[in-house]
Amino acid sequence: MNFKQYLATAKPSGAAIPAGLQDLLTAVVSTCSTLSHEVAQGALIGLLGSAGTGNVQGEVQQKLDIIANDLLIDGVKGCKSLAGLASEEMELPVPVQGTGDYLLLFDPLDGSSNIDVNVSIGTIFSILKKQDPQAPLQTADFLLSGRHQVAAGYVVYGPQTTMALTLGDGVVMFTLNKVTGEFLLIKDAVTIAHSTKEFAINMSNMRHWADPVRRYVEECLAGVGGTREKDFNMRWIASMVADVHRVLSRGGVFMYPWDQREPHKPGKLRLMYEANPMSFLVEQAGGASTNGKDIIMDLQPTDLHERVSVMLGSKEEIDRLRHYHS
Ligand SMILES: O=P(O)(O)OC[C@H]1O[C@](O)(COP(=O)(O)O)[C@@H](O)[C@@H]1O
Ligand SMILES: [Mg+2]
Ligand SMILES: [Mg+2]
Repeated sequence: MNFKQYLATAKPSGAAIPAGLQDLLTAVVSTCSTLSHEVAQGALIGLLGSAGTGNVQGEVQQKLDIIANDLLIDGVKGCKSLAGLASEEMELPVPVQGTGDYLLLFDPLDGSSNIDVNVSIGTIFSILKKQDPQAPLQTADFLLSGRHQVAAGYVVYGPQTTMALTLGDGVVMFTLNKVTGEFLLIKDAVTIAHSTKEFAINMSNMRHWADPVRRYVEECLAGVGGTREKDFNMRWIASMVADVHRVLSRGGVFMYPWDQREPHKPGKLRLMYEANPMSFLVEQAGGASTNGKDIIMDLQPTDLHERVSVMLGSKEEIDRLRHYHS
């Protein structure tokens, strides 16, 4: 089944997907298909390297960060149901129709440090229901908890281009057929096993972590002879999109926790563009996510670009991490 057929026939939570949401999802996904093609060309079309600019977060922008951002804006600007959009790369939201049912948020290119070394990268998106569709767009309209998402997903540009999507009733995956340009359904009812023997964290930050995270990882490293009584494997791709794709595909736990390098910052990852959409997917696949204390999807944002500590994946591990933080 291709993505168009899926949208036309799926009944998440028993109801057909509203036409405006179908239209918006089609525009996002078809832009990601174009982006997949661009990513694959890489150096051949001059896509690699730094753009020589900084984004709103003070991070160096890669050329592809900007290209992906522009392509997505262009791709959705004709959507009649889209009031406005916000991107990790831009300080302020961009009005699309100004009014309308939906708000789109995205990390246009996740895993920027992997672009130039030909390692998996991706696009992450989140769609919120606008509280008052008729009222003119304001930044405050975007400041809704993850529970207000009506759809979320990512597209990972790896050896295959694969999309994971939730509409609030489970998770489905599609892979791009690069010959026809269609996304085809490869998995429905994606689930994350409750227990795991695999964790993902940037170990080079170990000396900066808070005690509960250090304890958790030390216990994993102690293996079969330690309190966990099993050997753990570790992976770190440094593209959240690819690390979370592995968690959705074979279980595991992914962590980018608060650390002491910048103690005033709650974390590195962004709540609205990374943590909320990924938490929605993980919850819908039977996993869990936390910032240590609270469930990420329940956090009330106060800033469009706010950061958050993230731990997500197999439920038993997230319960353990929450317990260590309590
Ligand atoms: O290099 P580090 O500190 O391990 O960070 C890796 C993390 O940074 C990110 O790349 C940040 O995303 P962006 O590329 O969108 O800025 C995450 O995808 C990833 O988990
Ligand atoms: Mg990112
Ligand atoms: Mg990014």
